[in-house]
Amino acid sequence: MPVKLDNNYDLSGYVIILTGATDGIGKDMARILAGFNPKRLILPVRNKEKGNILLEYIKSSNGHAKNVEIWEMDLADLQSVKNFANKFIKEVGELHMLLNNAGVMSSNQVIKTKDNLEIQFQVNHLAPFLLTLLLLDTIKKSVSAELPGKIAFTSSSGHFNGEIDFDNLNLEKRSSYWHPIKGNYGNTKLMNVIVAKELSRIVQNENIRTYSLHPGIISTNLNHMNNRYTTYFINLLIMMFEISAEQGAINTLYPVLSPENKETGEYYNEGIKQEPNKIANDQEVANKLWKVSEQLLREHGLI
Ligand SMILES: NC(=O)c1ccc[n+]([C@@H]2O[C@H](COP(=O)([O-])OP(=O)(O)OC[C@H]3O[C@@H](n4cnc5c(N)ncnc54)[C@H](O)[C@@H]3O)[C@@H](O)[C@H]2O)c1
Repeated sequence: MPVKLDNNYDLSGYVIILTGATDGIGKDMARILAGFNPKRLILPVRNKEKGNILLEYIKSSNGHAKNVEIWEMDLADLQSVKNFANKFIKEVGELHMLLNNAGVMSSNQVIKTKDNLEIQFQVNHLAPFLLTLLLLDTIKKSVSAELPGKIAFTSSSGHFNGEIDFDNLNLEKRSSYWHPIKGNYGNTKLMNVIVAKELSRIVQNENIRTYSLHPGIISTNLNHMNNRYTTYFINLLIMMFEISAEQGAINTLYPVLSPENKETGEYYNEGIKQEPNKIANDQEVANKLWKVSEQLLREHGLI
């Protein structure tokens, strides 16, 4: 049975940031969240025009767009993430829910970002990690037992195929990049699970809960960078397991919004808690990933 959301969540005290809201699962997440009347729902997007279309979509779907704001941020540009965080801290200054949902999949080609990092490593892991670090103090001072903070990472069941090779985070050494799910996508989705878990340990005394989430298999734009072989494989998965984008959004929001769920640091498969890849339980890997990620951000002058 698919999980369901109650109709009566009260988000009126919540300032929320949701990334990746212009398309796919994020678009429905934004619409659903807006319907629960949050204090402010801030949607950072790359393309403001697409952001305005999103705003119209939310308005026409449920008429609840008055507290929804479109801001700009490109996760493939780390300075843009820092600029967004600085502006947010200055102009808003409170945050209760950070939903790191944006993601990319590039299984057949190595695409480098402006920061000269492999695109999946940056967009799926390093940039949301940076955003989370930059906003953590703001979250800490905004939350309370009555209004607990929530930090979520949209991961994937593809994380089960992931590994953490510290000598090849940027895919510089791999000679064959081709694999539908064993490439850096699965690795970076495993990083999401590790970061959510490690973060839960770091903020354990702070009224903040963390989550990593597999939404289900949904036909979205995610596949657009892949070649036709990978597309064929992914279409097969979609044919076998597809759920709607709306159900994907519900699966992603359910563990985060449900007041009865007091767990933190856990991985959820379509809304239900599941034991993740056992690499996610390796404290040494978690410590090293955290350190290496911070070091990279330091080298880029961002923290
Ligand atoms: N679709 C699936 O079957 C599936 C399965 C498991 C996990 N996921 C995860 O769900 C999340 C959402 O994916 P989706 O399926 O909705 O894909 P999608 O491609 O339809 O949407 C991705 C969103 O991320 C945004 N994004 C991409 N690059 C960005 C950048 N550089 N800066 C800012 N935003 C950027 C896009 O604009 C878009 O809004 C991803 O993290 C993905 O890994 C999807």
